Amino acid sequence: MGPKTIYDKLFDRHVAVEKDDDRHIIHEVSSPQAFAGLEAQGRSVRRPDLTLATSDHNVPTTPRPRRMKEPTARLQVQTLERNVKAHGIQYLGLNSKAQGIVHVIGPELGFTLPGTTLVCGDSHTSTHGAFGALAFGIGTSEVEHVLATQTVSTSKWKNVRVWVEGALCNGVGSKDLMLYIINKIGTAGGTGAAVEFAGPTIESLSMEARMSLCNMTIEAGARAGIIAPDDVTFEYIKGRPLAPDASVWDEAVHTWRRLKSDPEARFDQEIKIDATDVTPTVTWGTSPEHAVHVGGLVPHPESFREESKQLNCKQALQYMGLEAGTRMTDIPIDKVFIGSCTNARLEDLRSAANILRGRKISPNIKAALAVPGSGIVKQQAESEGLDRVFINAGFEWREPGCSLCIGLNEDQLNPYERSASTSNRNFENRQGTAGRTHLMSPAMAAAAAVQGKITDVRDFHCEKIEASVPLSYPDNLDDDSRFDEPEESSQTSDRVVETVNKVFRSVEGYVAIMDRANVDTDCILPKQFCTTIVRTGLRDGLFHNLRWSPEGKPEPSFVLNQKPYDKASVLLCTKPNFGCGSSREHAVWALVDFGITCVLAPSFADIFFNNSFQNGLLPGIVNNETISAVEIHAQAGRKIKVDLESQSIFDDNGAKIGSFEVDQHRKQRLLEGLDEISTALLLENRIAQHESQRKTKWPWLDTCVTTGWGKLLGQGKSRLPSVRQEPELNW
Ligand SMILES: CC(C)[C@H](C(=O)O)[C@@H](O)C(=O)O
Ligand code: SF4
Repeated sequence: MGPKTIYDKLFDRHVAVEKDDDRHIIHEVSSPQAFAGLEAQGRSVRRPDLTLATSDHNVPTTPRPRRMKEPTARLQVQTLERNVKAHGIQYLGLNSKAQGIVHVIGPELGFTLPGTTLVCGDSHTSTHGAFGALAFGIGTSEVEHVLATQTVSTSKWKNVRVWVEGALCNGVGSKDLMLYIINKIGTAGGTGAAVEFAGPTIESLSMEARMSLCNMTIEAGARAGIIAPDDVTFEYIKGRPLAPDASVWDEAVHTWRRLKSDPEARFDQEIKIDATDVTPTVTWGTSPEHAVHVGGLVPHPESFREESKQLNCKQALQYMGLEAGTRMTDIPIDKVFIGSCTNARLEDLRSAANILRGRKISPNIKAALAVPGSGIVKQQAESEGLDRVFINAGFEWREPGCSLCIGLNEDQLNPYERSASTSNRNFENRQGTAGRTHLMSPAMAAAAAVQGKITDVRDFHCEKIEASVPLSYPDNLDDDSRFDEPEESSQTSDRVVETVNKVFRSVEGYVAIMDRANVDTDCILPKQFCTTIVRTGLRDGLFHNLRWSPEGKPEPSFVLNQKPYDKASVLLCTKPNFGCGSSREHAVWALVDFGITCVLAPSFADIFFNNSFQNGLLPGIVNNETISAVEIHAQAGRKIKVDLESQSIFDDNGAKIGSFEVDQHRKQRLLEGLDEISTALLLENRIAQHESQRKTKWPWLDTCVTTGWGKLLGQGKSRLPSVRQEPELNW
């Protein structure tokens, strides 16, 4: 046994049959089809006690209405409520004061712990890695797998370490650091890897800053971000409602302290960052890697060496309505959003409030939203008077939820509006059709609100006011009064059994070409189509914003609107990193629903790649030679045949024109259409044995959740410990 990285250790301690899972968080968008699948097979949730649910993505952030207006979003929330009730899962719904964004509530309740595995049908699950947990986003099929088996099937990833040294300058925070890192390594830089953040700078960061950093590792394409737990971590966790209590605390900390990479451990890649080089950083384009120093200029396409990046830059400038060479600080802003799972925690709100105190937002700003990440964050911010600071400056102070980060509710950008946003994705149409997003830190967004344009926060003089009020926990956590009773609806098919085709052997048909790098899942299927509880009916949503004009007319220049490609069954993406961003399996369902069962590309983002195999869609990895050969046939409107068994591509005369790569294990699964859940369930004895061993080894793991909820729900007033003062333990 040689030296190991923290990721190796986390991986090894969780291998049961495939990979056991300690914690599972679910939300309304990625879980309905998973529960429907489970029920269709007559299966139950294996560990409801280790599952936590909330509604966050599509909920209104205006004062909570009794009834959500938008019917499909309402049905999603109602479906989750029905499912949690049926399976006995703890749910923080719209009426709960502890409701909030999945990645905010997990850590703040102490549900997220070092050494655990934690999964969620959401790409930003990487956030929880800040605690030394192995936390990663999964698709809906995998959510079903976890619900049924409390295991998840995963291969071993690469080890990458980002080592950060030097002090961050005034006005620079972990958001700037992460945008800087993504700009350096690119949105595919971490593909297939667990990225460990280490070094003196990381050790000096607060837990909230560490969470923002790990949150955005998915934007660098990584499967997970990890930070070794230390005293900062333990102090944050101690006394949280679902954390180990005093009787097992020392034992837990003793175990957690060993969770770090051995000094001699080898990494597949090491990246060194000097934190003193990092300045306030802002994005100019449509990918998180399109980031630049706030004092910099919008880049020229020619400044990129690679041809795919030049093209990407041109497309981004056009979408963003920006001229190369424009000073970043000359870019006017229409709307400001301080929120999301990246930057809607207390420290984020405090740092924005420090800028806003005694100032007003510019009259140019059409709307400025402050959306706390959870009810607990909101209540604490209010007790510190931060709500007054935001409101006096001209901000709207909202209820918790994902809000303008994804625009699944009414919080959206109108076409061509430009936002200063503390969220994590600046993809085309992300915050609203034709909306333009500039990502930045909370302090920078506040400064942009005041100036009405992108501004260097360091030009602002402000007094940093430290929080003095201890964190308090809301009364009446129990969410007994459910949001609304499910009603009869046209989309009642959560009861309908949808058969998922898991088999792929070969496909014959026309090939549509896409000439874009980093095609994200927001582009493949925009968010408005994700408020569904079924897997079908998504074909019209496929590439919606490229395919249809704002008036709903087909865009004649888009390939899927041209004959014969409107009948394409293969998509050839000539540039890398297809399917990056969100974990929405809806993107794969939309492709399949359209009739595309094979995507060929030089590389794929990991979660999309996994989701494809779950739905009988082949993601074939092709080299330049094969791309050119397939392109010729595609352009000539000739059919090709993609054959999985031989990993070959043939023309319409049966002559081989290329080949593709595919992992052998997954290939077999596709050829046979294996139901992985049944296979895993056959190993019940091993799963049970592993669970019982774990109980003996880490006695706090399961019990702290059960007793924690028991205490919380049975107890009237409880208090969260202060992160700055001695924790109070009277929950
Ligand atoms: C809806 C959900 C599946 C998605 C994700 O995985 O990230 C969302 O949170 C997002 O940010 O796009
Ligand atoms: S990225 Fe946005 S939409 Fe996704 S979980 Fe975070 S806040 Fe919600």
